[in-house]
Amino acid sequence: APLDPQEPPSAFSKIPLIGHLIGIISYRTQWPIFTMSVFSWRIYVVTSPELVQAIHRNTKAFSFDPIFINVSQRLFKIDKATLKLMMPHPQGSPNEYEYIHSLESAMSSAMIRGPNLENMKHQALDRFSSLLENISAEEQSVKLFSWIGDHFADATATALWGPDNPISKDHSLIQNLWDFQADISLLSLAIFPSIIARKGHEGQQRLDKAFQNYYLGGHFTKASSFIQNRINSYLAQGISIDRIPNCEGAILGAGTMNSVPALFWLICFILVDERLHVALREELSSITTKIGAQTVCLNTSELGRTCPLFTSTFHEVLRFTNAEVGNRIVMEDTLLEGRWLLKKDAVIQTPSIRRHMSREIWGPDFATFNPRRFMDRKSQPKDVQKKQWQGGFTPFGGGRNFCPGRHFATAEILGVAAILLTGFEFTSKDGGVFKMPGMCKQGMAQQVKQPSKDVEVLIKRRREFEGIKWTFEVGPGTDAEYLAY
Ligand code: HEM
Repeated sequence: APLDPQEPPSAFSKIPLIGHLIGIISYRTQWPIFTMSVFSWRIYVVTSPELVQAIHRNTKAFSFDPIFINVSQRLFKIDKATLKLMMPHPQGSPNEYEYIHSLESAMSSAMIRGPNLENMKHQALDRFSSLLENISAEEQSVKLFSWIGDHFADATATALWGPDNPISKDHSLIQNLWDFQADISLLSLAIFPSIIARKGHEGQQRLDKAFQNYYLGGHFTKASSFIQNRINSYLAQGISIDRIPNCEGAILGAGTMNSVPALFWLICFILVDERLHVALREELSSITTKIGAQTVCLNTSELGRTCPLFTSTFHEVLRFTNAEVGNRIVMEDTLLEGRWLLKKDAVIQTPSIRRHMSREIWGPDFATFNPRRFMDRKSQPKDVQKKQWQGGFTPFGGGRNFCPGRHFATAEILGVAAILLTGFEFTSKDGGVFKMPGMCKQGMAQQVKQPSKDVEVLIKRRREFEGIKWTFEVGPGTDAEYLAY
């Protein structure tokens, strides 16, 4: 159908465009929002921070729920009774999408700042540091991305599902997780998954089986509140333990697929910049205390205050490497900000790259990696601060679907990076200076870009940390590290 004059102006394209391509096209227009017609579909691409905020605010008119249902149906084996619960209740009922919204609030309430979050932080850091026990002062070679990823997956599974989680018991499941993630776009087509995405399909099946055994065996008594709340949400809706939908692999995926590359890039951006590396070691030494001969305590409780450069470097890494696309469906014809008509059933995309890499928002050095950028934020004029924080920087999305794991991800990534930078040395395998690995454009299902290939490094424990046990203080965290202004 032709565009209504009130709809956002049209931008080319007859072919399906995904992920980074939409981001790139959005650079070619000065419009705050434009329309792309792809076959008979409409996609509205939003470029302005103000309109992104308006989209996030109006959770009734612009919803992720239909996408959630569609993807879940394709990706997971969900029994008929559960599917019925998941489907929207008749219009006009108090909560059309009760199943989804109950799960969402179960997750986000367990992840707000407080004792539950601190407990998860503790579990993750204790586990990650215990996995480093075999790294001695003798150099050994590792592939950095997969090395970080494997340890991180185990630590994250421990924090979420507790010490009896299936991943810590069987590390071969970690490769299954990576295979599943790599094939997730193909798998969500739901066409002969065992043929078109054999590895991913097998990976998903092994993960499903392992988590099924975990639930049936009742191993969740020491799981986090995040998992306990999810279980309670299922039970409250009449889904018994033996019928919990087989999407736990996807939850572990959500907990690792962005955090692992974010941690990897944080380490890389620090290793390539010797002065930054030295400055951060200095900063981190202020939160590192030796207790007796055998223990080192890392106080990660207020990193935004105690380690502002470290925190700022992490946020700049997110600005630089995050390419979240943000999808919503228009639920009813809606006039956005009294100006733009958005038609029912169209898709809305809010590519973060357009705003994270914007001259108007970040100034002339927008394309330079500046680890101090987020430290200097408060010295910026008020209107610049407003632009940057109100819709200009959205690595964790926003609105109803604002990433529930954002506090945990921040705490876990900063905590693990603090251990690695304080206690270990990383050098290039060939003995030269550490070179920045290439970055992939963007995966469909990921929000943080992956490296184009892994990098081999030599790792060794620093002499003064030989035979040391790490302990952690994990307080509530500060607004500065959690980007809560
Ligand atoms: C650096 C790490 C992470 C980044 C950049 C990230 C980013 C995001 C983004 C952009 C969204 C979509 C928001 C939207 O549509 O508006 C999202 C959703 C989600 N994230 Fe994260 N995330 C990270 C880590 C985590 C962790 C550690 C967990 C869990 C342990 C997690 C669990 C989830 C879940 C369950 C959703 C779906 C929420 C919903 O549909 O309501 N994420 N994340």
